[in-house]
Amino acid sequence: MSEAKRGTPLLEIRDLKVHFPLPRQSPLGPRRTLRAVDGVSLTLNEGECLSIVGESGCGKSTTALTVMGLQEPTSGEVLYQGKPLAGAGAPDRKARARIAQMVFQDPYASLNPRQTIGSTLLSQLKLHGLASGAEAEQRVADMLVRVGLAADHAKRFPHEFSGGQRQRIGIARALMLDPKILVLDEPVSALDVSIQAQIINLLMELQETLRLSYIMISHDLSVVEHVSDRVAVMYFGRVVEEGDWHSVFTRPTHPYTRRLIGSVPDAEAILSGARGVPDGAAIPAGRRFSPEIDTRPDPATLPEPSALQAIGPDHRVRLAD
Ligand SMILES: Nc1ncnc2c1ncn2[C@@H]1O[C@H](COP(=O)(O)OP(=O)(O)OP(=O)(O)O)[C@@H](O)[C@H]1O
Repeated sequence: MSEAKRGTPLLEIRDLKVHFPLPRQSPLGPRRTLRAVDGVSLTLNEGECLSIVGESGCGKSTTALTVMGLQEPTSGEVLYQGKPLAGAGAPDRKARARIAQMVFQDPYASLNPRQTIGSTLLSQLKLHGLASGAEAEQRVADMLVRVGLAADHAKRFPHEFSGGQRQRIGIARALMLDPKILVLDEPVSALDVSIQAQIINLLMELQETLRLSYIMISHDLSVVEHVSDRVAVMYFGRVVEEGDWHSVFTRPTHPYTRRLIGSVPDAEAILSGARGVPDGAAIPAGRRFSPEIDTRPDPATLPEPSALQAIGPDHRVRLAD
């Protein structure tokens, strides 16, 4: 992304740790903890998309859930506009819901099958006392149109929609409270490739018009390439490399980032620098990161996380470990 587009820091994650106690019978021995997130520091700037990538179990979701207030941090800070968003001093659930919302991989699983789409969206407004009666119904209708559906879809039930339409509903629901941040957890991985492009373009258009900031979790290089401004590579709970996506992906420096990109067939051909997807085009399929999964190191032998070192204008890497 150009320097000109980059906004001011909106969300700052500082030295975040989320450690889970391991069961007594764990191979790592009793009284050990699993360091799901282990000293993560990241900044999300206003209006940008920061993608978090890394193999399964590296701590992407735990980081995202902590930002959403759905997971208590062991230590560290998550600050929104300089004030706590998670952990001690965080606002209550309702206030947080108006700052950050989540879009899930499988919207169907998170939609109540017995509720019409209209009442699902209305319940958000009612719960927060934001609108009622005809005004609330109008806001629901406007939102459905905004995400590419029709106002009268409000009367239908989740099973009456296709996968892509359901994801549009998931996005509509996330936007009802006018949040500033969306956490996108693999937002298109459950969709056909032809539909993926439409949802990606919708997300990018909404980002621009509503000045949203995104944190996206993805296992797909093509998706990350099309949507991200910046990228963070996580490995066993730590960020090993982060910065401008183009710099990180075309000059991967940490051995793990190299492995991750090396695991995608034709990665070099994909890294064209294009943002968005032309209408009617599909996101190339089969571009998922698929590194061999490493064995989690024994936390007792891990050194404390070292600081990232700048190797470019917006490119930092962990050199020591
Ligand atoms: N509530 C929990 N209790 C114990 N361990 C947990 C808990 N939540 C996550 N973990 C563990 O923390 C580690 C990180 O999990 P996390 O879901 O954050 O990884 P991830 O990178 O999002 O993986 P994936 O890509 O598969 O979703 C994993 O080893 C996971 O088993």
